[in-house]
Order: sequence, then structure tokens, then C-alpha cells
Amino acid sequence: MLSRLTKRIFDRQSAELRKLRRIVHQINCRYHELSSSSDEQLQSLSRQLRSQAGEDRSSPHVKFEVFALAKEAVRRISGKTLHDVQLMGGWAMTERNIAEMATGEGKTVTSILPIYWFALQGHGVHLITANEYLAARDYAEMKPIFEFLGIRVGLNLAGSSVKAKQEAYQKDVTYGVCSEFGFDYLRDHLARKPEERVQRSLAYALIDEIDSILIDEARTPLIIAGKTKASPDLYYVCARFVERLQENRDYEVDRELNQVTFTDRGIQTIETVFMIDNLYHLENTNVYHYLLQSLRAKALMKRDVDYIVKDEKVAIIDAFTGRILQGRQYNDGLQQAIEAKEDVPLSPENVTHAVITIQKYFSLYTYLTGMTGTIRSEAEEIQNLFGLDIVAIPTHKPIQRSDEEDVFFMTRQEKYSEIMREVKKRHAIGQPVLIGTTSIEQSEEVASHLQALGLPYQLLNAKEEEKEASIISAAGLKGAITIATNMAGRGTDIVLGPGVAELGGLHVIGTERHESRRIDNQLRGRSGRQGDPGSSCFYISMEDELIERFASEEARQWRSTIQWRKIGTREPALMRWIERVQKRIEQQNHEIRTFVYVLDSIVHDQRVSFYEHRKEVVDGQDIQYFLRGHLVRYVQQWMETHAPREQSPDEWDISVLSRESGLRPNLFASDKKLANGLELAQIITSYFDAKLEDLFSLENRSQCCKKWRSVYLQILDKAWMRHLEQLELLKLGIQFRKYGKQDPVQAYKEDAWKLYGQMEETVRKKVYDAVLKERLHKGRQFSGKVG
Ligand SMILES: Nc1ncnc2c1ncn2[C@@H]1O[C@H](COP(=O)(O)OP(=O)(O)OP(=O)(O)O)[C@@H](O)[C@H]1O
Repeated sequence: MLSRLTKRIFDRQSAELRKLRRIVHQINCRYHELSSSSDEQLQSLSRQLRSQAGEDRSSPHVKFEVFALAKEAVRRISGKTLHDVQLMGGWAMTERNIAEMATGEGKTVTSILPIYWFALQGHGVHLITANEYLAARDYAEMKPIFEFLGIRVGLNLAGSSVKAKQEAYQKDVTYGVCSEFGFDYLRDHLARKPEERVQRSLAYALIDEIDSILIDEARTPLIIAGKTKASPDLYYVCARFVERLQENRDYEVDRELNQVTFTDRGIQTIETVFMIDNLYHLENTNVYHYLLQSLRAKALMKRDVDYIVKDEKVAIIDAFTGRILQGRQYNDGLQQAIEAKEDVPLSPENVTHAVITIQKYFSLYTYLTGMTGTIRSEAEEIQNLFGLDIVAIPTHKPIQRSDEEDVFFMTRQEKYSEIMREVKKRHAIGQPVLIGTTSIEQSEEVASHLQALGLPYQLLNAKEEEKEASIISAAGLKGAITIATNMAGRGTDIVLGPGVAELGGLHVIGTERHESRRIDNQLRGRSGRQGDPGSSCFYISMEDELIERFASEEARQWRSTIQWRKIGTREPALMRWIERVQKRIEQQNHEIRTFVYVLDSIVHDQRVSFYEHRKEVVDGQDIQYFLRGHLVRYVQQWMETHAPREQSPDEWDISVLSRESGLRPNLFASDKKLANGLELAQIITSYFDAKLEDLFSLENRSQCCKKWRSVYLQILDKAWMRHLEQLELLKLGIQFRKYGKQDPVQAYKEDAWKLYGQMEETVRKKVYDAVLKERLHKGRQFSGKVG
């Protein structure tokens, strides 16, 4: 069964590659013809293509022309001749595929081809990179080529002004980091005036390192948060208190699931110290929450692994990229709990104003594609979520890097001694070495070992971000020793210095396996680029963090069954085992992502419809019409409760009706005998119609629209924020609450829609109250005037 599936994929791939080869032949024929044209002729052709591409998107001939012209432009400006495999990768991306191209194959310049084709369609292309360093680097490198072709390029940086961002988005191509595009989308939907928005419609997105973004980053949603002041005392008190608690006596830690729980003994201590009867009682929820977060801060969050403290601030380190997650904070009070533990000033707590998952953000684009060296293992997820296929493009030259088998050690100390021996040996002949680590702490540990041996090195981690470019540019030179966290694991191009190829190229040492095999392969991929020679090897000890967290039991067994040697053991069974552990973690992470995604999909429909409505309001659509809609629905709903159809008017309690509606009793006790509640509803509605007509009368219409737009937006935004808060609680709830036989996702869906309905009711009520309270203009009187 499996082999049939593999065969089908293989057949599809080979057919796809055959097709791409034919296409490449056509492109190259045209490219050769273009080589004799002058620059002006090529530029005029580009202008002509701009008009054609928009009209005739399906014609392959226009596309051949576009690709041939781009290839010629790359040659004239950068001096590089695009390889056939690059043309293949570029073309695959224009056909809703992800191009899987090995590390170092030149994806950056390949991307010019599909970007140019998309840009000619005239709707704007977003080129998404995994970090700002790559965005700025690719922007600067690609700009001259695009400009030659008459394509305008912009860079969207975090922290730029609204005007600078608008300009960047108006360009044909906009480079930037994934989270910044997502945040701009959210901010645009919080804007109170159209001119505060920065994005155009979301048309084309090409994601570089697409697995990093759609898979690794996708566990944490993007959140725009407002601030409320944290209660510092309680955080500091809790932080000091949990310092005294002991693992296994007062609390337990599940490192695999990343959870902490208090033991009965721990709870007793808390109840005694905080002088409370029952920690789980509703009135103590707050204390419990603070204590739990403080305990998580103490037991699960490690300085220089999960976060760093810089300038008295706590910044999150992304485990996949080794970089600071700019602009992001731990939520739910964990940030403040860590700050209290580190004894730095507390940042204000977050109130969510807007939130979206990365997967959902990218599903908003009309056209999505991307490229990476490492995505095959996640093909199914990508296909299910985005309907994208993966085309594996062959390498230009055979890969010459030799990936050695992992070496295993009993202890960390033995591992580091062997790594040092290896580094020393290679350094002695001048071969450059890159040592990859999984955390800042580990990178510093390696540095101290090198220091002790008197070996020169460069250290690249999130604390030294500023030096990134210069460290990387020297990493391939003779004799260089570079220690780096995963920061150097993606996109970084280490070019070999003179004479280095003869020494065997760059040697990569992995000091620990990462949770995901893709990240390890990215690290290996810093070497052996463009057919260069190179080598890589991972060193693993039974005391590694990954093993202690996820496979400590199994490691115990291996300790007694293997013939260990101080200089390391190469054992196929251990290799297979470590891969199995990684696969298990990948599966766990996949489940977390799917859960986050499924829940966000439910909210997504609500978000889209809320944002659409909000946009209409901001864009100046008839505000009176919206208000009236709410009033009519509110009155109908209200009547159903207080004067239901089946009741005769004699049964109405006029004083209750008057009190509940805020209208004068004489409106209900009208001279006319009313037949039923419906007639009463009509009377009330016409009262409000008359009131709205007065408020929005011609002489003060524009002023009034402005004022009511602002009032209405405030009502909408408050209600939405409250809704998000409720959804967050609901989400927490479903992890703890037992739904009996009910599927938790289904239960979440039903409750989420109920909450949405409640939010709409709140909006109606607030609009009703606001209009009711509004004073009429002088000289006007209606029978039901507010009492
Ligand atoms: N056609 C070409 N001819 C010569 N050199 C090229 C060509 N294409 C790319 N290169 C060079 O190859 C190196 C690797 O390119 P690049 O960094 O874009 O690779 P990549 O595929 O993005 O790698 P990674 O997967 O690690 O991000 C760069 O130094 C680039 O200048």
C-alpha cells in the first residue's frame, strides 16, 4: 500500500520534472535571442509584458518571455547565469507548488522569476522571509535587478512609520518578515480612519523558508495587545514564594508536556502561607493563576535558553531560529512572572485587541507559494492546509557534502571533549568549522571550552545580533571557528574563502539534535553549497536536553546495553532511535499546531465577518443605516421577551416596559388600542426613526456621521475585545473541562458561536442605549422622549 503511494508520488514528480525540463528548453531558446538586445530594448519589452501579463495570464508564451527576460536581467546586473534547475524551481512556484530546492542552491535569486511574473499582474507581491536580516539582505541584493526590469521594490520593517509602510506596500514587490505582514493586517483592522491603513489587498505571497513559517512559527498566533497595568506586588510575592518550593515534594513537572502541577503538600503550604481555606475556590482563582505562572517561570522557563534578559527586559528566544521574537511577549501573565523571577521591572499585562494564526493569515492571500530546502516531511500537512503540492527540484551539481553518522556519548563532558579535539584537529590544518548549538546557554558553554584551549572563535547568538553579517561573512574563511545558535541555521550563506575547498570545505558540528529534523538539516546545509565540498557531524550525549525531556526512560536502558567509549560510539541502533524520538516530537508539535489551527478556523469566519463590517464603517458607509439596523433588531428581540406575541396588551406591565426600554410610559399607553406586541414594536421603531432623522438631518449630517462613526467603532471594538477574551477562556476551558462524550472541538465551535451571538446582542444594546441617551436638537419633541 505504502509502496504504491510512494510510487504515485514518484511518478508524479518525474512527470512534473519532465514537463519542467521542456519548459526550461523553451525559456533558454528565448533567453539566447535576448542576449543581443540592448538594455533599452529589454526594458521596453518589460513594459510591454506588464500590460500583456495582466491580460493574458494563461498564455505560456508570455510566461516564457517573462522568465527569459528575468534570466537575462539577472545575468546583466549580477553576473550570475541562472541554472536550469533554478528556472524549474521558479516555474513550479507559478503553478501553485512549493519548490523544494536543497540548501545553498540559490533560492534567493530563483525567487526573482516567480516574483517578476506575479508583479507584472499588478496587484503587489509580498516576499516573506524568516527574519529581518534576510529581508534586508535579499531586498538590497535583488533591488538592482528588479529596477532594471522596471519593477519597484519596497522593504517593510517593524517599527516603520505608517507613511513608510504605505509606500513599501504600494511597490510592486514588498520584502519583509512574516510576523510584520500579519501584524500590519491586524493593525489595519484596528484603524479608525482609512488613511491609517497600510496594506493593499492580499494578492500574492511568496514565502522563503516556507516550512519555518507555516510549520515552526505556526504554533504561536500573532497577537496585538493593549496594555493594562500588572499588579506587581502579587507577582513579586508569588515569585519569592515559589523559590522555596521543591520539585516532587511541593510540585511536579512534566517536561515532555511542558506542564507543572502542585502536589497536595504544595497546596497545603500555599493555603497556610496565603491564609486561604481552599485554593481551588472561585474567589482564589487569581492567586492560583499567579502562583501557577510563577511556578512555570521557575520550573519550565530557563534563562538563556527560553529567554534572555537584556537592558532589564525579558525577551523571548525562538527555539527554532535562535532569534529574539521581536514584539512578542508570553501571555497570560507568564511574562510578568518571569520578570518577577528575574527581579526586573514588570511590563504591563496584555489585553488582546486582535489575534490571528499564521496559517490563517496566509490563507487570506489569493495566491500563495514558497520555497525551502526542507519540507518533504510536512508535505501532507501543507497539502491539507493550503492545497499546495511540493515539487522536489534536483540540484545543479551533485551534493558533495559528506554527512557523517552521529557520534554518541554517555556524558556531556565526554561529548564536549571530543568536539574540542575535532575542532582543534581541523583548525590546525586551517579548515573552517561551524559549531551549531540549540541555545544561547549552550553556545556560551562551547565558547568557554574553546577559550580554555586558547582557540580563536566568533560567537553568534541573539545577544550579538548586530554582528551577524560580519560574523557570517568570515565563517567560511581559512581557520575560522564560528559558534552559532539556530540563528545561523537558515538562509545564511557561508561562502568559502580562497583555498578552503582544497581543505575539505566547511565542517559543520551539531552539538545536539534539535526537536525537528528539518532544523538539523538546515544546519548541515550551511556547508556543501552550490556543489562545494563540505562535511557535517552531530554529537549527542545521553545527558542532552532533548533526551532528558523526551526520552529519559529509553536513555536509561541504552546506558546499560551499549558498549560506551569515551571518544564516542557510532551505533546504527542509536541513530534510528534518536530519529524515532525526533519523529515523536514532530508528531506532538504537529498535533499542537493542528489544534491551534482548528480552533482558529472556527474563529476565523467570525473575524472575517466582523472585520468586513468594521471596514465598511471606517470606509464611511451610511452609519445611520447601520444604527437603524441594530435598533430594529434590538426592539424586536426586546419585545419577544417583554411583550411576547401570545400576550394580549392588557397583560403588559407598562411600568416594566417603560423601565426596561428607557422610554416614557405614555408611549405604551397610547390612545390607540394596540392589537399586539408587533404594533408596539412598530411604534417604538418609528419613534427611533424620527429621532435618527432628526439627529442626521441635513444641516448637521456630516458632523453627526463623524461622531456616530466614532461612537459605533468604540462599541464594536470593545465588544470584539471582550469576545476575544471570552474565547481565550473558552480555549483554556476545553483543555480542562470534560465534555463527556462530546468532541471538544465541536463543543468549542458551538460555544464560540454562542459567544459571537452574545457579542452581537451587546452591540445592539449599546447602540440602543447610546441613541436613546442622545439629546434631540432644539425645538424638536417626540411623544416618547426619554424620561
Ligand atoms: N546561478 C548561480 N550562479 C552562481 N552562483 C549562484 C547562482 N545562484 C546562486 N548562487 C550563489 O549561491 C549561494 C547560495 O545562494 P542562496 O543563499 O540563495 O541559497 P539558498 O538556496 O537560499 O540556501 P538556503 O537554503 O541555505 O537558504 C550564494 O552565494 C549565491 O550568490
